[in-house]
Amino acid sequence: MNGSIIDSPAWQKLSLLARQPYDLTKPGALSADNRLASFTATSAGLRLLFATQRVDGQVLAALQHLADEQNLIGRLREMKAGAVINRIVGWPSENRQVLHTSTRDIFTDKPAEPESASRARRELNKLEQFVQDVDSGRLHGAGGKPFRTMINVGIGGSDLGPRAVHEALQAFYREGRQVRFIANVDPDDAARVLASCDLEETLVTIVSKSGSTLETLTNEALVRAAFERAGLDSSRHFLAVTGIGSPMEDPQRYLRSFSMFDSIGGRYSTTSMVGGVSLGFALGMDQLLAFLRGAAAMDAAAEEPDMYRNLPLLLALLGIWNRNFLGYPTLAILPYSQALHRFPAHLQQCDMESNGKAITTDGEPVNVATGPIVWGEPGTNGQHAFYQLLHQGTDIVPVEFIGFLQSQHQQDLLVAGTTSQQKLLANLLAQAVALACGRANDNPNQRFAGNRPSSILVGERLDPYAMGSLLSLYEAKIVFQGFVWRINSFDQEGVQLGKILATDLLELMQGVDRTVPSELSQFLRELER
Ligand SMILES: O=P(O)(O)OC[C@H]1O[C@H](O)[C@H](O)[C@@H](O)[C@@H]1O
Repeated sequence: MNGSIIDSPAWQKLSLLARQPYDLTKPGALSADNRLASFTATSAGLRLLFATQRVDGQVLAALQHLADEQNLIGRLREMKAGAVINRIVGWPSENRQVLHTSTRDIFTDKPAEPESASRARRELNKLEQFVQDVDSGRLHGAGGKPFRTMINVGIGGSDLGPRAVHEALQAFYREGRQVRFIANVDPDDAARVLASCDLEETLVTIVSKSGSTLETLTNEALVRAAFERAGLDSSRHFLAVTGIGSPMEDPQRYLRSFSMFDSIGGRYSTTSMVGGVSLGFALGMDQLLAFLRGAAAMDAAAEEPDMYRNLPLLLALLGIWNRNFLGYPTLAILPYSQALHRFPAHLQQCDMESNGKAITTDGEPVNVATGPIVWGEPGTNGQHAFYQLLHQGTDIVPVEFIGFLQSQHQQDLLVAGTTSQQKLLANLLAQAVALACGRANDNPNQRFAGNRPSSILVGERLDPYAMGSLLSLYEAKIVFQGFVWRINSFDQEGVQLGKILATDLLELMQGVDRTVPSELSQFLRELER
């Protein structure tokens, strides 16, 4: 890949087209030329309605051309086959493969990277045995009680993705099972969870790829102390999910240990044992496999060259259009599904830790804007919180709505002539149209400028398959965008400096006699004054 992306013919064409983007506010803008029906695409059970984006046929053709000329599909296939793409040429870097898709590439006899796929299958077999041992009572609490609760102790990718999926799929939990999460080093996070658990029937899964994360090791010690205080041998209640060779690889301390691998980044690890152990415990293996099947189906769709058959590619390209050509710095992910209330938080890590970069894979400064600021909350709640800014603020925020035609629990009621699910979906559609079309008014304070772009991702019902499909969709979208920006979406050097300075402060607090940056010691004195 040579030269800068801005020199590419497709990029040049898009720059020209961006001078006069499609006007969503003109009369009939959404219904012209069968737009609402033709600006839709489907992959792996999910459908994208994107007529409310500021695109037309020419822009879409140029976006497809960008994907083709940048060989995005080819580069994704190389990634899945094991290319070492987590690297910065000419500088020390992780130099790793990127193989998170192999954790669900287990339903074919021709996986893209056979060795990694067989490792994934081995871990799943281990997990299946573990779940059977718990279900049968062969494994039980030190006091003899069956295990009914699991506490996941981890942070970042060892918490956000698993937590988002658990919150999304609680409706599918097995009878009597519950999973709780401890992530923050704030002692109240652990205290709150521990107070709600009967430790005699509780498993604790310590999740850390590196096996050295301060918050996770601290919380492990804190939770183990709670078990000891309760007179319970913690080694009979604790599981480990960690990288090969990590400090946590110690069979004496854990009832079972599951492996994850360097080629799987933390923020892309939900379909590995990082999410698998707690999901297998809570959902059972059949539903965990349905989750993996959904992810595998979207992984396959992500290899389709035609963006109308490839939702991850299409969503990635629409995001490039809004970010790089219409110039919008943020992106709101607004799920009209309360069960997805932690999904935006997972995407904050997956997107912003992947694409919050300013150096290309050649070690040169980028010359285009890269990852957007990702945020979001469920609708309809957000409508009563921040939609004022979305409609009438000075900054335009592109929106990705997510909705489902059916509720999970199927407990609904006709009130004033409509069901709650109908009310939910009516609000979703109304918001997309209001943002796009706006509304004129002589009263400037009641005027809606419109031309605020959005897409709507819709599925039948949020079940494990759909959740897997949705998770994979966004992982691939983020990867495609990083390919276009020619950055390394798979390392995270930006989180290191804060950790180093925190370690300096902790040593100061312990009275360790060492030189630290004077501003740190002055700041600490000020804080403790
Ligand atoms: O799983 P661990 O090794 O404990 O790492 C947990 C988290 O630590 C850091 O914050 C990294 O930036 C994240 O990508 C990672 O998920």
